[in-house]
Amino acid sequence: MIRNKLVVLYGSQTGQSESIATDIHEDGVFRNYDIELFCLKDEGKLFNISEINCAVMVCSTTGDGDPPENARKFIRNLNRKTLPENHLSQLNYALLGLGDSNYSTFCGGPKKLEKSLKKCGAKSYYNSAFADDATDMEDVIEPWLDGLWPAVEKFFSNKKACMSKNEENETTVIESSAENDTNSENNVINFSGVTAAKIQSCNKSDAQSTKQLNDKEITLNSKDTNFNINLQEVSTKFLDMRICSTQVPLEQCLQKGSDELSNLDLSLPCTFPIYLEIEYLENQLPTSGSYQNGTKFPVASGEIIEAKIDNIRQLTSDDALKRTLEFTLISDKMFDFKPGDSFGICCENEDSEVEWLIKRLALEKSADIPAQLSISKNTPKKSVPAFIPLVFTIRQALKTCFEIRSVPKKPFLRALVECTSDPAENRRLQELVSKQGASEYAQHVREANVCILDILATFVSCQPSFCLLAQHLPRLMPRRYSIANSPLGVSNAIKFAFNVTRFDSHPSRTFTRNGVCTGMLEKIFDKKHQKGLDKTVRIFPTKSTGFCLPDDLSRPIVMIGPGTGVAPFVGFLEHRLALKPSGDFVLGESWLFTGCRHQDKDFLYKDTLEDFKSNGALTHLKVAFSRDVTRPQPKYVQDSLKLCSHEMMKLILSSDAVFYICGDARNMAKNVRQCFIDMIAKCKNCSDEEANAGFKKVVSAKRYLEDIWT
Ligand SMILES: Cc1cc2nc3c(=O)[nH]c(=O)nc-3n(C[C@H](O)[C@H](O)[C@H](O)COP(=O)(O)O)c2cc1C
Repeated sequence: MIRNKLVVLYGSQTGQSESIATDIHEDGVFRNYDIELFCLKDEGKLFNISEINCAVMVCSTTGDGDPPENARKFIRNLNRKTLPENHLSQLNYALLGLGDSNYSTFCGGPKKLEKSLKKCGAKSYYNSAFADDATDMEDVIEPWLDGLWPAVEKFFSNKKACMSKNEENETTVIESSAENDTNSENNVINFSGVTAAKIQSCNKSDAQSTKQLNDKEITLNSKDTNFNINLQEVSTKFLDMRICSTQVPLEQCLQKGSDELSNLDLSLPCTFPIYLEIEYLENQLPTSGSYQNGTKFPVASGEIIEAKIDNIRQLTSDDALKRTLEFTLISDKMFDFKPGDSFGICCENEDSEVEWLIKRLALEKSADIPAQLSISKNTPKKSVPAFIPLVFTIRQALKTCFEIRSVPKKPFLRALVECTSDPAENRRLQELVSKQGASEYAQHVREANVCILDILATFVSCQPSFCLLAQHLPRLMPRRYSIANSPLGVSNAIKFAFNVTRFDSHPSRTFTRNGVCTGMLEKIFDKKHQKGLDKTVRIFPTKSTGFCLPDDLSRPIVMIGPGTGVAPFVGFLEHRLALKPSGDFVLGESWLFTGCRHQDKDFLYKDTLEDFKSNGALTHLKVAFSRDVTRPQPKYVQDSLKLCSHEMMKLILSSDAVFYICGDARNMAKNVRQCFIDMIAKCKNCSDEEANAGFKKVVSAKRYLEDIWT
């Protein structure tokens, strides 16, 4: 039976699409749609695609232009030759694709999905959009989401009209919102002249939020010594400032917008009721043991284990621009791994930030009392977020469950409007979430990378409840690192190396910051002499991406990994060395191209790599120094590659060598890819297009493998 309901489907590798799909589902619930949410992998078990009439799909890309693992079977099934033609002609879909143009095949996953859907006769009722991690995803996602609900509304109203005329199959494609014509006065959105939906600046929770406002008073001391922030100062400092000049510091703009914007009537998105309620359980103990209630991460391929920190060392000199640390973790329960695999680290927010937030939310008295969340009566929402332990304390939840450093999305800011008592602050928050203030939100919130801490430090009369935060803050996600050793060394140990991430200060941000995970690890390093190494870290194995040594170790390998991109190759070489004496085979030749700024400051694993060269695990070691006056050339790995272009071309064109690239996606991986295409064009004396086609063949043969990050 074809069901007359809306179904949200996702295919997600690392959780982004899943989270967007979950938000869409939640939004749909509050808009009173009969709506369900499923992962594409559950087709045939929890839902049947041939029974769905109207779907919203969110799908990402992984590997080299591949669909996420949990979407592959679904797509394979759509492509079965035995399927009758047009067997999904009842299906109408809206598709949001996620990808990253730093990879050679942008949005390959959702594009393959769409091709398969179309082949089966499914029709699109709203233009597909493809968001790019390399630029700013929200630039695409936000307008697409803005146009989605009117499109869904129109689909269902058309369908109703068609059904009464007995024309069930008719569908209309609605252009995404760039082409929408909005009449802000009466909040009616027109699509191609058709009145599609009334979007009202609505607030479904007036009673609740007013209560919330009255319930709370700001009890913070104006001076917070932990952070040296004078909140009152922060609130008033920028009140009279104006923007719209690049010379004006950006901080003026988070709190105070342009004159033009301050005079406009604003169209605001809907706000939804707070559906979580908290109950304190004085006599109970918080659920102990499992991190985030044991809820599995999308990237995990096994359980979380607690590993002891066995050793930490700094790989860079003290005067290097970046600090690189290497950790060695051990555990009796260490998971199986191969060289080239990565693993996840469960993060914790910084104590001082959690403490600040508790004070700012006026929760000092309740932060350590065991508590339980439940769903308010009369809301359509069904469950509390699964990653919050059943019995928890607010301090524990803020430390381990929520991403308190994430950029607040507009629905979050919209909800904060309702608990901001100062009229000027309230108006400014409204501006930032309004349609008219979209560019100011982009500039002063998203691009400035502000988080809830900055918002609460700037808008001092904003007093949200913990439940509001719990509803809007995303789950604290793990960070992934490449393993830098072989299991054939010490099998219960893993090593990894990372740069401590430091964010440049920004006038919109009150809080200076390091990366959540690297900051957490650096703190452990800094305290290691005081406390010894009694610390543990929660880790888990992640799904393999195929970035591993060939089974046949006689195949030549070329490894390209500047900076911390060298880490998995240390594992590769350790593995080759361990296998060398026992094998009745000859190790294939191996090349390593790495690089750093200065040979005596940040040449990572210098001695280890030179040892690999002398003991035969590594045949050629090529190092580029980008800022070393004593070694001016080659500067970058691609310069080293060009110097070896003859050998590289022999390996890529007339051998079965495997090429591995690890490290920065934005510049390095792109440049290295281009360098190979240029070298092929030169060597074969062919056009760029032909060289590109030749290069793509190497990629499809899985002989050019990337493990890159932005
Ligand atoms: C290992 C890996 C490989 C990726 N490969 C591609 C790719 O080939 N093409 C692309 O457009 N994006 C690629 N991406 C980017 C992801 O699609 C993008 O980050 C997306 O937001 C992830 O969404 P998800 O968390 O739902 O999987 C890749 C990301 C990772 C981590």
